[in-house]
Amino acid sequence: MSDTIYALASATGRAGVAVWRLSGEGSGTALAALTGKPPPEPRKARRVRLRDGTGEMIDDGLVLWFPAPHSFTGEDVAELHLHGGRAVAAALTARLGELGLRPAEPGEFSRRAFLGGKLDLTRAEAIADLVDAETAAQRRQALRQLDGGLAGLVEGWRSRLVRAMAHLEAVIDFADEDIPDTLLDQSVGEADSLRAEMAGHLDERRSGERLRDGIHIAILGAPNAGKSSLLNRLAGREAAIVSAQAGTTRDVIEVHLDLNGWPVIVADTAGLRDSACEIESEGVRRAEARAAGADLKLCVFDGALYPGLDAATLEMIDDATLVVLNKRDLMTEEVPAILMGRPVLALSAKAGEGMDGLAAALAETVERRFAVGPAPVLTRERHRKAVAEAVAALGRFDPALGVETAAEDLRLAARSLGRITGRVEVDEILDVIFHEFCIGK
Ligand SMILES: Nc1nc2c(ncn2[C@@H]2O[C@H](COP(=O)(O)OP(=O)(O)OP(=O)(O)O)[C@@H](O)[C@H]2O)c(=O)[nH]1
Ligand SMILES: [K+]
Ligand SMILES: [Mg+2]
Repeated sequence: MSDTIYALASATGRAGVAVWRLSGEGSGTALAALTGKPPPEPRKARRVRLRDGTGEMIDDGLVLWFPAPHSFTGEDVAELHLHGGRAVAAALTARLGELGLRPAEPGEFSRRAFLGGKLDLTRAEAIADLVDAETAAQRRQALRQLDGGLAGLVEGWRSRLVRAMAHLEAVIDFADEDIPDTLLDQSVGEADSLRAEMAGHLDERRSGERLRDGIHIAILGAPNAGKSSLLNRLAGREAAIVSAQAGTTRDVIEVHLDLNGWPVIVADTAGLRDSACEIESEGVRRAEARAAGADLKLCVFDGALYPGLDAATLEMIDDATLVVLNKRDLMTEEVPAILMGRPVLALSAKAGEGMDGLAAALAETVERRFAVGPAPVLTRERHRKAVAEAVAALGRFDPALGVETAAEDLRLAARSLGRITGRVEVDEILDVIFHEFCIGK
């Protein structure tokens, strides 16, 4: 018998209502001991008084009873809706301890749900993502995954692989039996199309992961171009120090924004220049590292110096760059429409002019580059690695080089995919053989 665990399911601290969850075989006994009554009718709230071991009242609240297997974890689960006060929590946890329950480890309810076959790993991850979701787009993505979008996609691929494996195994194991010759061709065709489909999901921009973790935008430019002024405008607060002294910013300063539902992390960086100062040089090194790891770059030029353009900043421009010409208020020249083949956003960070245009351009760029359609996407590095492994295994697949090795490649591909949902490999191949071909006794 596994431990019976409990945890506060709602956030800690004072609250009108706090929800406690109990899971395990001892939940029903604990509930009865707390309430002095047998557990209520399943899934129906009942108002009760909860008491400690001496009969003193702990609280007056609602309890719900979810007997196994129809619960979140698949075990007996009880839910207590009590007042969210520290003294109530202290009295309840003391009593639960006396009754032999222990506090749950982080993620233990979901872990039990997974082990109990209630959730696959992608759905368990989706719960964590939904709890962490800060923007609407993140919430939608987590809900799609929780709904089984990703699990369905991966399981669909895997069951096709298992079928292809079964066809090959049939060729190997039952060579003397009556098996159609076309089986080998079928498995080759299926492996090819599966590989193409899976490779199509290995989106190099990692949109699903970006949406989960946030899109990294680096602000880059020469000292005094107005990078920190721009960051502060985007943040709507004085996040970074602004001064007329070149080389003000050294450390990378991050600001988290919600850009039309997209989680965005904007980083202000040190002005790019060769400096004799050790600290400033380190700042420039960090700026360059940020530039290299950024999903998008904002290259900022000092409009007061235009048509002069900083060479180090020009070098940073690529197709993931938005070009900003700052200090428009000081410009004497006409604003160019295009620089280095990129459209120019002219603005004044100091005066706050042209910021709407920048916000719109950023939102549009993020939407265009990272948009996640209704189709399920890979949302974690672990998913992407597993699919990449499966694609690699299918890339090696060639029955002409030996049916046994080819079968092994399919098996490796299926195992990689199985790791995504956490599905344990059972002997499904024989199942397919026996069910589809009726071979064997
Ligand atoms: N006139 C004008 N001045 C600006 C504008 N934006 C920034 N400045 C001024 O330019 C100077 C430098 O601004 P910062 O934001 O510190 O520039 P920075 O690029 O972060 O500079 P470093 O951190 O030193 O690399 C400050 O005096 C700002 O007030 C602008 O749009 N117009
Ligand atoms: K400065
Ligand atoms: Mg700065």
